Amino acid sequence: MVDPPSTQEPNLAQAQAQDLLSEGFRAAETSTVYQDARHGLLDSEQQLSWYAGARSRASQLENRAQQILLAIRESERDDPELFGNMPSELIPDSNTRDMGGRFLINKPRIDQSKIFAMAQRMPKGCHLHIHFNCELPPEELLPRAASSSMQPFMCIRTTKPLMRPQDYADVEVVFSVIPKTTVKVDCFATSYNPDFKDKNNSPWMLWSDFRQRFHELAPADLGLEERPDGLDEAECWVREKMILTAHDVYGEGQTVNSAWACFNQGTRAFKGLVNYKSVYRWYVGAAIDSMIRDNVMYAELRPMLMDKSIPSDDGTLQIDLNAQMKIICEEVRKKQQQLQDAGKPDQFPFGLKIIYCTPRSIPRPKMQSELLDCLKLKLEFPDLICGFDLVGAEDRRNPISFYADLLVGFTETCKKLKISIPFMFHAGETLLDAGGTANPDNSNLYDALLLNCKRIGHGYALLKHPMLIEKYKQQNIALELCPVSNELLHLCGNAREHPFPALLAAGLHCTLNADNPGLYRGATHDSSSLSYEFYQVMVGDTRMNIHGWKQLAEWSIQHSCLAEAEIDRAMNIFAKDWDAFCHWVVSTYGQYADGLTKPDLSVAGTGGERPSQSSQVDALAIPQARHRLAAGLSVGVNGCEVTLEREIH
Ligand SMILES: O=c1[nH]cnc2c1ncn2[C@@H]1O[C@H](CO)[C@@H](O)[C@H]1O
Repeated sequence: MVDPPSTQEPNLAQAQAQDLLSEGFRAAETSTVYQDARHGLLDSEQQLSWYAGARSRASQLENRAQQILLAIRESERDDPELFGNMPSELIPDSNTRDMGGRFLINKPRIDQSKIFAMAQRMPKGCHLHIHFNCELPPEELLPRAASSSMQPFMCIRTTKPLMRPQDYADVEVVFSVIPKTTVKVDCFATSYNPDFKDKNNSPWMLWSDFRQRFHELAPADLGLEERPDGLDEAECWVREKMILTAHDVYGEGQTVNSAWACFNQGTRAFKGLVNYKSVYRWYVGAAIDSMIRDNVMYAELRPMLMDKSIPSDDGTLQIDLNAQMKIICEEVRKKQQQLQDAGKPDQFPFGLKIIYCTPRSIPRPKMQSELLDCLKLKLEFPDLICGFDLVGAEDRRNPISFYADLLVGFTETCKKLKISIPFMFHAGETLLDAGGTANPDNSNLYDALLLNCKRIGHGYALLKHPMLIEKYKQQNIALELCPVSNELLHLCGNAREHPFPALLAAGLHCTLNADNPGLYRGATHDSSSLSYEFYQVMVGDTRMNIHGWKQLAEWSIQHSCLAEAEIDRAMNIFAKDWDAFCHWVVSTYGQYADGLTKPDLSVAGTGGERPSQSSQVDALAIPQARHRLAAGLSVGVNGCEVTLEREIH
């Protein structure tokens, strides 16, 4: 270590001091003391790192896969075709992008990335935080709503008549299956009355009629960002009401609250397109298929169960919660049988579980009846119901503490009934962190701890509470991180600003989750919701690596609600899949990675370990040079530095 200045010795006389400085000063004699101290510091940080276990157990194969992944990630960062936004005196080409920058802007580039292909292929363990209604995108739901069998029943209402062009931007839309006998109206008429609470008024228009009228009357320029194949203009317009568009998220003047309002409108639009009998049934299987394609082996889904029924396809019957849960069990069994028959029982061996969700905005008596309904459902479906959660924006009321006595009573009742329904509250998904009040003492992070949450949704704000971090670790509470969701809901600007590296470095067990993928993709469907999250953390932090990926997936298994024997089985399946994944990385990308410029891994130090000139030139100059040449500039290499000069014509 460098000695601190002594406070004991008297100052030198002025003349002596000036004498000493007259020749300036020299660097210290070559000594390894400083560099040894630095190495020691790095070593101890490495040993304490959150993925140290996974790394120390890594096979040669896995280490080779890591080397390949790193080389490709760093080359993609520099590649102007993909990202290539490099630091220099020149303003970067407007076609380049920051790797790890804004998700929706980067998404077309991400889809071409080899790191993303690896993220898709990697086994991910369990998906623990995904809202039921928003798993699949509008592109999958809208064709079903327009099918001939639903044509006489699928209806839409808008929050005001569609008259002026601005109305098309302003209105919210809601779908519902409505019986034939209900009066149907015209959302495009001046007389349209949107009031849905008035029993004497019908605000419903047949969706097929709406699409026809839309075709005739809608303004030519709706300012849509995308028009996916197979959707008509009305469907494209509705789709952008459902998802968070780049404008909703990144547009000038957008805020946390505007993004949340767009999000809430989107979820209300999804609700009617998912929740009717035939689609509900189809949806369960389709969601499992999509998870299998994403290499997820088990999931805990979060449906909002405060609404007690969904309609039959003709709107005349209501299917209650028990019947809905039965549909889920039947479809899971069907899927498992198909996998069994196809000789792939390990692809989705544990089925699904359900976390009962209810809004945090409801009055206390309603919460009491919700908790009771959850208990009853658990008794009916003991293997299906696995947790209880409060949902909704945390910058709005109520804080969890508002219901504390009811929630404690719920836990006591569970004990008496000898059942376990752990809390898995959304907590800390906020920058204000004051439970929707002006008082930070209402932060939900306190209550999530005191009420013994098994896991918490998000935990983004936990870094503000070092003492809570320690307690969360002691109580083994895992975090369900959702980096893409947090960016789109304005908690951070992009993946590189997300606090996941710090939460992990603090020693918290974290899992990765897609939250509401159907609403967040902002581009055509590709069944890769969780893959984007794994991709985002890989490009969001230079310290992330393949061992970190593995650790995150293993935690998702260990912190799931599976029984102990199932967790053991899941870990064995995962280990086998992980090995196959590493083989795939090496055989698919090994040669390619070997042909790339080596990433600059030199340690920039003096006193013996000066980085070799060639490694700096390799790693820094060549990608920049490639980029500059593309921009029509000349490149000169001068010693260790790269000199870039404008060509003078
Ligand atoms: O990130 C989130 N934070 C809080 N609430 C959410 C989030 N995503 C979805 N929901 C809410 O959960 C309900 C049921 O699943 C959805 O209807 C949505 O309003």
